[in-house]
Amino acid sequence: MERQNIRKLMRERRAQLSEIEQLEAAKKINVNIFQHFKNAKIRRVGIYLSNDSEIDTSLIIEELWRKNIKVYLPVLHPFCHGYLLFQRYEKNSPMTSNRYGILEPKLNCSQVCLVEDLDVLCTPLVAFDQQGNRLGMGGGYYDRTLAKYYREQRTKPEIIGLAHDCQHIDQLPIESWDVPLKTIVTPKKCYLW
Ligand SMILES: Nc1nc2c(c(=O)[nH]1)N(C=O)[C@@H](CNc1ccc(C(=O)N[C@@H](CCC(=O)O)C(=O)O)cc1)CN2
Ligand SMILES: Nc1ncnc2c1ncn2[C@@H]1O[C@H](COP(=O)(O)OP(=O)(O)OP(=O)(O)O)[C@@H](O)[C@H]1O
Repeated sequence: MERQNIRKLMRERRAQLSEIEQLEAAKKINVNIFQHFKNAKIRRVGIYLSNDSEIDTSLIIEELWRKNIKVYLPVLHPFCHGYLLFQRYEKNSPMTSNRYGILEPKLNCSQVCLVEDLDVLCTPLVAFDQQGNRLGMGGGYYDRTLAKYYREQRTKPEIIGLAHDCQHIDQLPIESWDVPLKTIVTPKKCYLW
């Protein structure tokens, strides 16, 4: 199947989850992600605000704030088209809607964190496969932004895909620019490669 068809199918699949299923999934992934962090010293986490029936990250964000871990959200880069910046997100951060209708912090350069200074970066995804390959919304934003870190085989940040279990498929057709994930956390499981 073509990537575009898989994207459509998997977006439809997660869109069919009921409100109750979404809530249960959010509670379970929250437990699994903090179980995965266990005693690791984590100071800064990049994550995203859920959109398009993605697994709800709000419980995770609340818990990070409660633990005094700094939270960063993706902001579409104003000049480098197709790239993301990660900006601090606090309860009272001024927000704006981006071109996809997703809320992001209003750009403030003093609050931007370099990707290599994040301890963990949780990425959204539309589908993942048995090998940890990831398919996103099709903008190439994460692949572009993370290409350099992948090429240099950096260990920081730890990149963790967050997904519903129904986003798992056997095999994705991969492209040269795809950045495979070493960790994917779902409500049921923590996949490690
Ligand atoms: N919650 C969340 N935030 C995110 C992302 C994401 O996937 N999820 N992104 C991850 O990169 C970036 C934004 N990228 C996006 C790229 C495309 C569309 C989108 O909705 N595109 C088309 C449909 C795509 C298709 O079917 O081919 C649309 O406008 O309907 C949304 C976000 C940054 N923030
Ligand atoms: N490292 C890169 N350098 C240049 N172009 C890239 C890079 N990564 C991806 N792209 C381009 O981005 C477009 C979308 O890629 P792809 O379909 O893999 O996105 P995606 O993984 O679904 O999205 P995302 O990473 O935002 O979640 C492709 O046309 C591809 O050429």
